[in-house]
Amino acid sequence: MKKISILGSTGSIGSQTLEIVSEQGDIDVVAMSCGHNIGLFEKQIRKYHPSLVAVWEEKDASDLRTRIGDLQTEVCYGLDGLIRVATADAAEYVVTAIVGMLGIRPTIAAIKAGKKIALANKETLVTAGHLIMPLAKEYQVPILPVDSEHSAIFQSLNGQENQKINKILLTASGGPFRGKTKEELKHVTLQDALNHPNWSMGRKITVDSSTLVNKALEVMEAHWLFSVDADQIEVVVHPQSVIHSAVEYEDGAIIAQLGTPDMRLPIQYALYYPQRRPLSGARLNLFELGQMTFEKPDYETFEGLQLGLDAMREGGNMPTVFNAANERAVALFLQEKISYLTIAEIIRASMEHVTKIENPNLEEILDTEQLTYEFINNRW
Ligand SMILES: NC(=O)C1=CN([C@@H]2O[C@H](COP(=O)(O)OP(=O)(O)OC[C@H]3O[C@@H](n4cnc5c(N)ncnc54)[C@H](OP(=O)(O)O)[C@@H]3O)[C@@H](O)[C@H]2O)C=CC1
Ligand SMILES: CC(=O)[C@@H](O)[C@H](O)COP(=O)(O)O
Ligand SMILES: [Mn+2]
Repeated sequence: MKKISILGSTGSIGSQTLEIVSEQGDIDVVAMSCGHNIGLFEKQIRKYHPSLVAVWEEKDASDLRTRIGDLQTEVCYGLDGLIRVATADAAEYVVTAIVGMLGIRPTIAAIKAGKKIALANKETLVTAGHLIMPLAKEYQVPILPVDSEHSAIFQSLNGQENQKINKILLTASGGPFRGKTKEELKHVTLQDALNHPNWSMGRKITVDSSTLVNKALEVMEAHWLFSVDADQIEVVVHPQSVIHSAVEYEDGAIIAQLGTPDMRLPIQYALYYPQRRPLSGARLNLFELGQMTFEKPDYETFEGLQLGLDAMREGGNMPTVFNAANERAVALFLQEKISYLTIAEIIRASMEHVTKIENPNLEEILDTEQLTYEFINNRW
């Protein structure tokens, strides 16, 4: 049996990881965590029998203990709880399906405990990639990409590190507002932004896809995962989301991974790599698809993409400022407290405000996050 822990089992990636567990039948979930959705969490605990679980708040932990008093499962909470789940003794893999920078410390703890990381939580690499990647090397644990584009790149590289490549072609759907002008984006609603054309995902990443901030985060994620510079990563808008990304080799050959928009494949690939396993579900039918199209991104209208690339080029703690500002701005947008275009405005203002730190350590990254939040809280 393969033994795994899941950080964020109640979310989109977490739930699909559990679908893989059910379908494959040879994975044991030894520990898992959620935030606040303890109704769904209880059902998952009863079905998958982890021996350790964590929730975010103490009151939810005590509620959950009452709900599952008939089981042997230990319930813990808070950051310590997340770290306990991430380092659970029996686990060989940790699926980081939690959203946001909150994933940094549990991921670091998991690496130090020698766990293989199936990484969905891109915010951790964006903000702390310079700490995470060397740490993973030191502890000899693989960071296996779950993000669909990065899994596609990983598959196109055939798992071999240090292959000489010309560039990565990172595909983007373009989101629900592809082709719109800035003027037209002034009055789009939360429901409009949550209406992704191809993928069904958590709310935060769905908004990120609509602003193309997701693509900026993914460029940074690819930089850390595959040791490529910014100018070797080309964002290609591909509205059908069929080519999940590609690699151009030195001889001009382009190798890509294609498929239906189904995150279960990259999750399964990460957990079984280098093995491929059967997987249920719809197959890509090229005749039904008919055609694939490609466009350049509109960096002016989707300012978040340009700001992310600027933050990456600036380096230091700027990706953290970019990411933290986006996390807070998207949270405000999800609460319908700010308008859509204010997301990019908040990111830009934060990047102008927060002082740059070269090569930040973990404490400085977390301080930068707090400073960014304080700046935003005082102004919006
Ligand atoms: N969804 C997708 O298809 C893809 C997602 N990703 C990345 O994967 C990560 C997860 O995304 P997704 O599954 O969509 O997100 P969801 O919002 O669907 O799920 C997030 C998970 O994190 C948990 N969580 C949130 N806040 C806390 C907290 N304070 N303490 C503990 N747990 C918490 C949630 O718990 P609860 O709901 O119980 O509060 C939930 O289990 C993100 O980094 C995203 O960018 C990458 C590629 C594709
Ligand atoms: C499924 C997945 O990996 C998402 O990150 C997806 O890429 C979002 O699509 P776009 O950001 O390309 O709209
Ligand atoms: Mn992606």
